[in-house]
Amino acid sequence: MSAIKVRDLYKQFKVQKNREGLKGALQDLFKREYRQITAVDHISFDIPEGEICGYIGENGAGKSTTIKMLTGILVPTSGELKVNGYVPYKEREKFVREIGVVFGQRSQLWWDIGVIESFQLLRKVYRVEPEVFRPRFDELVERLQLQELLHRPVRKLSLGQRMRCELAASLLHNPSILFLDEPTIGLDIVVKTEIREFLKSLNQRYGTTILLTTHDLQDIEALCSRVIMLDEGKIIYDGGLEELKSRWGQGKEVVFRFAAPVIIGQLEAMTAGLQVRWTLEAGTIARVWVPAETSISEVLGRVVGAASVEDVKIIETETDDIVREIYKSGSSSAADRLPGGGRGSGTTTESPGQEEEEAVLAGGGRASS
Ligand SMILES: Nc1ncnc2c1ncn2[C@@H]1O[C@H](COP(=O)(O)OP(=O)(O)OP(=O)(O)O)[C@@H](O)[C@H]1O
Repeated sequence: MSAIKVRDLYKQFKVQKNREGLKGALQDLFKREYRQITAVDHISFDIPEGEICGYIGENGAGKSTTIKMLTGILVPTSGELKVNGYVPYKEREKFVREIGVVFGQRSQLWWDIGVIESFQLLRKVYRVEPEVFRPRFDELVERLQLQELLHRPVRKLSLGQRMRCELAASLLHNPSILFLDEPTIGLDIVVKTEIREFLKSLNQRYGTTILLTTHDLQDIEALCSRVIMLDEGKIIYDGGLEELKSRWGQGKEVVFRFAAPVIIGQLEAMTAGLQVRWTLEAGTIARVWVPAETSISEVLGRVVGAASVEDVKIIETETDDIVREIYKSGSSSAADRLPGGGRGSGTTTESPGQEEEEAVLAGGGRASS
């Protein structure tokens, strides 16, 4: 069954134009001008129960707007969406008890009270019975190592400590779907790794469906079997991470350390007929560039069969490079499809219209600094 079902989802924001200069400001006072911004542009996808899906794209691609619609914070302009069978913005009270949300840039905890008090308040917001809450709370405290933090006010926590508490807060009511918007932003590598490990085990243990937006491709590599990539509000890729790499990756580099010095001519003879490019680094170390259309195992087989090899290292294509390539091609084709695009240009500045004010799901809802 699909945990998340999205059909032709579309979101436009009405933003006020601010004209330049004093004259412009005076004109704005009497006659406001608005323009429309397309943030999410007719997207469709299904996420089955238990999947961890990465939702990625450049700044302004429409990721957060999608998450906000999926969690009932924003109402779509048009299109259909169902999360756990609910239409999020219509059935919020029941719906929020089945989902967990973490916005890396915003806290759902109350800033000035102890973490444990925030957790108790959330228990009431989500109407979790004490006997159900207690074992869940104990488990999260143990697995996220929160013992030392429980009685500290949230404002006194480091970013990494706060993020561990945010994760626990989002899971206290045992939701079957977890939305994470930049959960590792600003964290050091140790905390990032801990959080990734925790999410992986959560998914394995409880089958929690996770939709994750991130700019950190290590998050995607560590967690996601599937990636949805947005560009200017449109989906430009939806598929497996490996497929993404093989489809867009231009090739791989292999480094060999031979037992005895080699020369370029010798290496080229080994791979005669294959489309590869050799470079000799030192007497015994050589690199070969293998384009995506050439079989890497064929290259390895030939070299290992013809010379004595002491070490082989395959250098993976950086996911960042792949994504950059896709952005480039995605942006150009999107621009072709949409002359003038859904984005604004010119000298006016923009501010959100009043009607786009967002609600908060629960908690302090305080933006972090
Ligand atoms: N409340 C709002 N009012 C008006 N425009 C908005 C509002 N929220 C987002 N936008 C615009 O919609 C577009 C998509 O924004 P969104 O925040 O969804 O992108 P994003 O992919 O999450 O970007 P980032 O990675 O920077 O968080 C942007 O052009 C943004 O300026």
